[in-house]
Amino acid sequence: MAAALLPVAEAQQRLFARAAPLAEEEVPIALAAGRWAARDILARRTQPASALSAMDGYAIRFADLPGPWEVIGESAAGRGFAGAVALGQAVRIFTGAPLPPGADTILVQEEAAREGDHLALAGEGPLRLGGNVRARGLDFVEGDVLLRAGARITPAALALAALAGHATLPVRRKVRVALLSTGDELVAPGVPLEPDQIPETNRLLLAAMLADLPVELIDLGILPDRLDVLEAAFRALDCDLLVTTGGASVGDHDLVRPALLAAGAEIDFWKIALRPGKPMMAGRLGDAMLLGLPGNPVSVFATATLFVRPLVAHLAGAADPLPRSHMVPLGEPLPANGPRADYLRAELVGGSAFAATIQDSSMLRTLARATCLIVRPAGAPEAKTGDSAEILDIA
Ligand SMILES: Nc1nc2c(c(=O)[nH]1)N[C@H]1C(S)=C(S)[C@@H](COP(=O)(O)OP(=O)(O)OC[C@H]3O[C@@H](n4cnc5c(N)ncnc54)[C@H](O)[C@@H]3O)O[C@H]1N2
Ligand code: MOO
Repeated sequence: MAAALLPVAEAQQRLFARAAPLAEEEVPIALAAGRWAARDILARRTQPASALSAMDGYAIRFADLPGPWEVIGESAAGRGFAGAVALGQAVRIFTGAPLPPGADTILVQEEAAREGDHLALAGEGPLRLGGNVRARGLDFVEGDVLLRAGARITPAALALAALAGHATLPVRRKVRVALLSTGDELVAPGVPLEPDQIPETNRLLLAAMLADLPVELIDLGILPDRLDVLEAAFRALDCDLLVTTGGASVGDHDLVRPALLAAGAEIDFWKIALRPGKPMMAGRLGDAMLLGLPGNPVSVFATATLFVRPLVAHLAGAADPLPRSHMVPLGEPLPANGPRADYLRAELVGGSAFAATIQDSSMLRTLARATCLIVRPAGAPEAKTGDSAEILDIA
């Protein structure tokens, strides 16, 4: 009697519960892009540190409108005006330059007429006190929490942290991910093929799918369907996460599980209520987490989307490691689903999702065309055109 298949969400939570995020390290800020913050990141300074002009023009006192004014000096970014602005006075000012004491508003130069030191209004002028001025602390104030622990260090977050006075950032160390393919039929892409051989694609696919994550890849190559060879490779393992592909099912040549067990691994679970990707296994071998993915390339894509990438993100300290989904209308009806959650290769056309007609887990052409996966929960009833469906964007 077959064991019950594990629901996807439960499998994800079990994976996260099995492994704590990796150790913290402080890295130069330029190297922190794409990592996750290991601690809350606080502002070490106030931005702007003083009121600045948002435009090129003249710093004036709002109360002096409609002018005229005497121009008494200049304030440029990096070189503020030393004095103060008094009744009837103005200071030539440029974008990003400090607002001189006494001034409170910027008259943009397009609305000003200047002759020598004489300045007159030549347009509508600023409509409110503080117009075109960036107040002190507009962006943030010293001590503000700018990024929570577990937040991704996006390009914008990186620039923000630098502006907030950080030269280094606390992150989790990179995840050392070992990739290994199994199968006697597999040869490196481009190598002339004997009958019954095919080009190996799963490591390439996985490496590309991990390229935006903080990983150090360890390529363990293609191994044959031999218990002793696989076991020896597993015993010699030195990584945080081992990802194998192929040999995960129940055939006589599906040796990953027995080889892992022989090498001393604990298998936490095997077989998910998922299509494609059912035979995935997860466990631990010494200090390493392991994910044994099925061999079919589309199963690799699905399990990498749902488990490998999220586990890498979790190990790298992500508070929110799961892929983001959103709802779109279906472009066509879909039949009722069976007991496995189905991730259908689909295209978005005019905002609606259309599933490919043939959903075979070997078909890379269909996968390469797809721009999203439609999530069909286990046991979902028939769906009509226009019904709302959850999708994961993949392109
Ligand atoms: N009797 C049963 N048979 C199968 C079951 C089952 O439950 N009972 N499950 C099926 C499902 S679902 C899947 S998925 C596959 C997965 O099997 P394996 O993980 O053992 O995968 P392999 O047999 O090694 O390979 C499957 C397929 O993929 C090709 N492959 C494998 N590795 C690569 C690679 N690195 N690059 C490119 N292509 C690869 C391989 O040549 C096979 O064609 O099992 C079903 N069977
Ligand atoms: O679940 Mo398998 O991954 O469909 O082909």
